[in-house]
Amino acid sequence: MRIAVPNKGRLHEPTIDLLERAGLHLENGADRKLYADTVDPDVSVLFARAADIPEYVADGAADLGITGYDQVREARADTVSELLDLEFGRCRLVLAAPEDGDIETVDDLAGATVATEFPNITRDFFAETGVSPDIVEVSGATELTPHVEMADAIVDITSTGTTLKMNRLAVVDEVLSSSVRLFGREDVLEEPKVREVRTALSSVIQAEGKRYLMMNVPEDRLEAVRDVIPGMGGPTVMDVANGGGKVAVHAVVDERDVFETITEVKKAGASDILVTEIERLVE
Ligand SMILES: Nc1ncnc2c1ncn2[C@@H]1O[C@H](COP(=O)(O)OP(=O)(O)OP(=O)(O)O)[C@@H](O)[C@H]1O
Ligand SMILES: O=P(O)(O)OC[C@H]1O[C@H](OP(=O)(O)OP(=O)(O)O)[C@H](O)[C@@H]1O
Ligand SMILES: [Mg+2]
Repeated sequence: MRIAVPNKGRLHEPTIDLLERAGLHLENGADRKLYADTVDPDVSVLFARAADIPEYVADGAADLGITGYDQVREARADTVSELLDLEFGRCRLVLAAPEDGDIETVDDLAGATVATEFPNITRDFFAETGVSPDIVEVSGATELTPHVEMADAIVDITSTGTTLKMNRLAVVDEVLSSSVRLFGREDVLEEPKVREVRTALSSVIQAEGKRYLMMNVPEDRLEAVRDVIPGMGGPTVMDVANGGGKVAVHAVVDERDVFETITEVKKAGASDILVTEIERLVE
């Protein structure tokens, strides 16, 4: 089974990092090579451009792919299905025009020219609006095109908004919201190895917003502590050797609830409280 992953650009490192955290360690020099093995003899990795990955999966060069949802949509690879939102590489594709110009709504684009690296998505977007500007495909630095009279507006990626601002462009409309996805060719979705990979990646994402809490609790305070622990199922309660009437309580808690939970369990009688990160969580 082969997974296609971005070979460079901003998605390369976080993708490799996710595979590593999921236990799919890369072997045999992942550097500058087209392929790498993983610790699982049945899983290898193919490095490809983010934009080419959906095509590679659709054509069978790889079985699974990891790239932005924008790329999957742009490739119109209709024999692939999404398996998991990997929750990084979040960005929006927006229609943007010069701040001080006269394009304020989509309707102002009748007869205009729109430059983009995403002509298919852009065409689909305008097909729904009933306005049909000329679409010019560019392969980068799209934000410059309105300033060199190549285009009146652009459809491009934004996340922090810095690049648009630097180029004195304002958002006219949102076209698509994207994040990185795991997807696969439809004929491999039921394979056990595909499910294994999905579970491994999912376990990392599940664990990301969670913390593991451990504490000691006098037995007669156990109910009070149990009452204030939020989150997944009940806490695990264990005897402590020579605990002198104390038990150990372990629980998985949402990261955002940790601060309040510590205050509450302490009030309820817990002591020796430890908080740790969780690497993976398989439900
Ligand atoms: N500013 C951003 N914030 C968040 N995600 C982004 C941003 N820019 C791009 N992405 C996501 O990363 C994907 C790949 O972008 P990246 O810039 O790494 O590659 P690229 O420019 O297509 O690569 P190449 O260098 O091969 O041309 C995009 O399709 C999108 O899903
Ligand atoms: O809203 P912002 O945070 O400013 O991000 C938006 C920019 O990020 C991407 O470019 P990238 O940095 O990947 O450079 P590239 O043009 O070389 O792909 C995208 O093409 C935008 O230009
Ligand atoms: Mg880029």
